[in-house]
Amino acid sequence: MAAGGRSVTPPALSAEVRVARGTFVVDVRIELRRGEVLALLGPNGAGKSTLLAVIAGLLMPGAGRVHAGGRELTRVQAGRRPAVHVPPSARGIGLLGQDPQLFPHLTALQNVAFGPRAQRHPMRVASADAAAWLERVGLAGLGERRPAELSGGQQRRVAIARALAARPSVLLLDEPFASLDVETAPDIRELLREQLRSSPTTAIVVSHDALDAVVLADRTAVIADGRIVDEGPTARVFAEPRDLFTAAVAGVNLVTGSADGGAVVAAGGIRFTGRGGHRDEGAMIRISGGAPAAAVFRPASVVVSTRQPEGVSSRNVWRARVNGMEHAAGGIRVRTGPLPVVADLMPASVAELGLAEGSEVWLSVKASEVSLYRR
Ligand SMILES: Nc1ncnc2c1ncn2[C@@H]1O[C@H](COP(=O)(O)OP(=O)(O)OP(=O)(O)O)[C@@H](O)[C@H]1O
Repeated sequence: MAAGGRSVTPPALSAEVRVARGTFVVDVRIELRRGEVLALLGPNGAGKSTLLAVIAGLLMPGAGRVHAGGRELTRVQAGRRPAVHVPPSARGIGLLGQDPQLFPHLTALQNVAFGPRAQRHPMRVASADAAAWLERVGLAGLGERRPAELSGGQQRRVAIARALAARPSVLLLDEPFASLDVETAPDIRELLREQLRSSPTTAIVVSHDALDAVVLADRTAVIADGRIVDEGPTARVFAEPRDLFTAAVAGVNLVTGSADGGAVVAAGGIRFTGRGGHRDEGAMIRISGGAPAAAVFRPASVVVSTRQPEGVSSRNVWRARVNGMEHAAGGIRVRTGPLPVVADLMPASVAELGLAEGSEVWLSVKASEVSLYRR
């Protein structure tokens, strides 16, 4: 009972996990409400799959506990034998791993019908259900093929259909769109969104892609080096990224520093003025005394010049060096340092400025295009 006498709904899924893999340690705690979708983003090797493996019961943590649907599934104290360990097949948790892991001897239809059959639906009903799922994932007519007769992307779609057809109360999806081509991925992403929205399924979607989080998830957690470094409503996480990885996947520049008189002072004494963040548009951050703060702005807002810009008091201006260039949507992304900032330019501008790796440049960004916030 909560204070005030109202009962508190327990989370549909909670996990508190500490697990070492060699010298790497994952130490995280997560909670999801019933029907909630959490995006778990993070760079390669951050510990995302490890966390899913513990929740699914495939990996025993060194210490921790996992609860789902009111049941205790894992409980182990450091240095002790596990007190509780429900085997993966009895957890009611669906895991769609990076490898589709279809049953090789079963047809696509039989693979998808496996979940409904295991739930004792009659063969006829399970097959009709499986055929409908295969149609939804764009594989109508391929139900009789075995996995070896399907492409990697088609196998992935069968695996998605199989995961959804089993209607698990908790679904763990490890990079579900990774091996799908760019034409198929949006359709399958949309299908997954509809299914997750219209069902009480609680889900974790592991991804490197901001689009997956934005389309699918109410909440986003960012994991780096085995720890959750940011967590919150998906819109907030991308509007106010707290670490460089999140900023990069959100497609924005993040400059961290300390607050000073309504501005953010970054390394090298570079001063950023801007708007006070999305919650109080227009207001400067009224923090001083060196509190940690950050400035966020889009790569397309950064103006690159070879001479010092003049008459730009409303702009933040600093000197930089071009560290590299790469393709970006509709143009060229110029990476600069020592303050890590990227600028998106049209190819003609890059040519006109004569930019190359090592070029010394001036960067500027209008204060009205910079958001400042506390960290
Ligand atoms: N079986 C293993 N034995 C030892 N170390 C492992 C094992 N599996 C994973 N690791 C290490 O644990 C760390 C976390 O791996 P994990 O697969 O959880 O990361 P991830 O965030 O899912 O990465 P990716 O995005 O590349 O899939 C990595 O440093 C990895 O090298």
